[in-house]
Amino acid sequence: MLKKLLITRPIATPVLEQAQKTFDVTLHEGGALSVEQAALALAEYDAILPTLGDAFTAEAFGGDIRCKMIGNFGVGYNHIDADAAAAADVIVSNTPDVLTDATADIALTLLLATARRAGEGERMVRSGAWGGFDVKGLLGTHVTGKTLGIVGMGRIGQAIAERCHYGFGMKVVFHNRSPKSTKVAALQLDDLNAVMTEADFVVVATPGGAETMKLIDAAAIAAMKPTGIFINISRGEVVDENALIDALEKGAIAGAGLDVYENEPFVPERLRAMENCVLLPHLGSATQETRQAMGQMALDNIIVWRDGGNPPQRVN
Ligand SMILES: O=CC(=O)O
Repeated sequence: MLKKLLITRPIATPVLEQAQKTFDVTLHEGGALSVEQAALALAEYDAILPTLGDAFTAEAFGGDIRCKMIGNFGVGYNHIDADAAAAADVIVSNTPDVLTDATADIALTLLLATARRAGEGERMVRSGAWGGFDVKGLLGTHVTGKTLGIVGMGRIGQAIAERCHYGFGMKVVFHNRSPKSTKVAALQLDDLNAVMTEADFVVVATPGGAETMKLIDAAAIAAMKPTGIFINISRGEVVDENALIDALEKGAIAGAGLDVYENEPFVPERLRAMENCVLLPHLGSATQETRQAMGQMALDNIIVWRDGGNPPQRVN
């Protein structure tokens, strides 16, 4: 008998077809799973391939559990309580590495778009308000030679540092919980707020979850230069979103480029109203190649589990 696998979103067709040949697949097409739906899924399926937004909280693991394997689609798994899963004998895996380049590229997209006011310019052209080449219009800030501050120097942080250092001659300072040696010349500072103070551009690239919840608080934002630009490509919950909005409204910092939000897909109106913010809909890993590779990696981990092995990207 084939094992029962729930896939919670439509994934790349070749991966879905392989899954359908290997498992008794149910494809959930109704969007993110609520806690109740996650609990039902844990009771009904042998394995689950979920993603961001599916609420596998401690509460979801509180009832009857048939599931033995959750192969998460995504490197971040803060939507899954991995400790509660382990206590319930459920293995959790994720999809690191395959999305490093795509996510670093989105950080660069936001960095350049905020520095060079590309969002404002694009809106001006589309609205028909552009009056021609303007010597003093929409002047942004230079990126080349500036200082980049990275919060969280994991795989993605390092890929961002390399792009900025080799591509734009930027000086790199960073904060990381543990000591980190990097391929690119970069200075680790123990004090988070020292990174915030020194950087012209701050990029947040930490994992989400309890340990980094609101790591970037009002004091950290207040430490930034008034000309500083803040970029977040990690998880919205790492930042005190209200404090960030207050700082932007007061002009305490110059701009923000965000790919993630505290309560996705909700994006506060105050943020949407600001011209100096570039706002993307969580596109970090959104290339065809990357999303297919993520699906494949999630499925491969589930297949290893089905065959009695230890999934290579196991996180709990
Ligand atoms: O944000 C996307 C991911 O964690 O893979």
